[in-house]
Amino acid sequence: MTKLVQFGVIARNFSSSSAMQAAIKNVTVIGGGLMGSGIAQVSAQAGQNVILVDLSPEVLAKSQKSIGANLGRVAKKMYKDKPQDGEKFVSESMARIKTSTDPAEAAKSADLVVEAIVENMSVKHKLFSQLDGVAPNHTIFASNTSSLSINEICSVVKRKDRFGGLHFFNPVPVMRLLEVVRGAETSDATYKSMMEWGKAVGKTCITCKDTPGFVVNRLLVPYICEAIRLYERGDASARDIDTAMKLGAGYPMGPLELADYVGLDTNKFILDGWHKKYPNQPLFNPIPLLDKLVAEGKLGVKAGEGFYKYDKK
Ligand SMILES: CCCCCCCCCCCCCC(=O)CC(=O)SCCNC(=O)CCNC(=O)[C@H](O)C(C)(C)COP(=O)(O)OP(=O)(O)OC[C@H]1O[C@@H](n2cnc3c(N)ncnc32)[C@H](O)[C@@H]1OP(=O)(O)O
Ligand SMILES: NC(=O)C1=CN([C@@H]2O[C@H](COP(=O)(O)OP(=O)(O)OC[C@H]3O[C@@H](n4cnc5c(N)ncnc54)[C@H](O)[C@@H]3O)[C@@H](O)[C@H]2O)C=CC1
Repeated sequence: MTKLVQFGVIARNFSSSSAMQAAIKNVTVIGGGLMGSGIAQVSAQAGQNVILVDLSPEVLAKSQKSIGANLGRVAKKMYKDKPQDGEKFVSESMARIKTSTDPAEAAKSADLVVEAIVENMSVKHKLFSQLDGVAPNHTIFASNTSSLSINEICSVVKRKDRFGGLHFFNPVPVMRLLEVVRGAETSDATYKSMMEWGKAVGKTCITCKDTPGFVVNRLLVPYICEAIRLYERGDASARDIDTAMKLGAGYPMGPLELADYVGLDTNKFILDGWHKKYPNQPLFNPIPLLDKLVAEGKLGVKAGEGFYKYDKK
């Protein structure tokens, strides 16, 4: 069942693409990590011209490798009986992705910039104020932030009407949802373009106001926090907590597996930010065990260890 659904999602990512008809054809994705590489992949699969940007050439090399492998997984299912067509699909999609270590240069040819860099307001501000000065007038800016306010992120740019949130889910090629977030000044035209683009890259779009965590993370963060606290208190083992939520609630991953998958550093950025903003909300109080794991560099799957141990890729 799961497999069929996932195959369907991937097929839709490609076949419904119609990116050729969409107004947005040139996308610059800034941040080549977990999320940026997935956003670049689904955009290229849908026929968009993509520039993937990261400050680190090593990250870009790693991203290209993982995008190639993930496109291969997609092609294997889509072109099960036509391996040559599958190879063509992979090579044509890969050819649409250029890489760069210069965000300003890469923004100059963009219809849409999707930012997926570290979850830190001042770093995002620095990036967007730089880009606002160089990107063409028509370029729409979007942030993939998990937890920060879109209004606050866009406070540094002049084009507030051409700014919004495009919140993807991890792993991007598989997860079907895109949260499209309207800031206080997002224009109707920008909102419409973002919705159309989301559909063109194969996602089901929902709309949310600029509220903390939008829909999914407003529900997911307290859930994961409570799971960590349960484990920290010694009420149940990590494995049993995860098994309970998979078998008892039907979730594909348990909460601690999911926290490792998302990255414990990202989790901590979110929790610390919300605690600072809402100091009287006990759900967002710091979790000593999370702070300890992050301080030890145990950031989850990407670091080889978090709540669990993993083979390093
Ligand atoms: C810790 C502190 C707490 C404080 C605060 C906590 C905050 C936390 C909130 C979140 C923070 C930020 C996150 C965010 O903003 C929003 C999110 O993204 S939340 C995460 C949402 N994602 C999920 O919930 C994932 C749930 N898991 C799954 O759906 C599956 O487990 C998964 C698809 C990941 C893997 O499936 P599984 O069957 O286990 O493994 P397989 O490897 O066999 O994959 C299945 C299937 O899918 C294909 N596939 C997998 N990955 C990719 C890929 N990247 N590209 C292409 N294809 C992929 C794979 O090939 C398999 O296909 P088959 O045909 O079945 O072989
Ligand atoms: N990890 C997850 O499951 C999800 C994360 N997000 C959000 O997406 C964003 C990115 O998260 P991840 O991909 O997980 O992080 P990541 O740590 O995997 O990747 C971030 C990348 O941005 C690069 N970077 C940092 N500053 C930069 C700059 N100024 N210019 C260019 N590149 C820069 C870093 O080198 C790094 O490779 C965050 O805002 C996060 O909250 C959203 C949905 C899910």
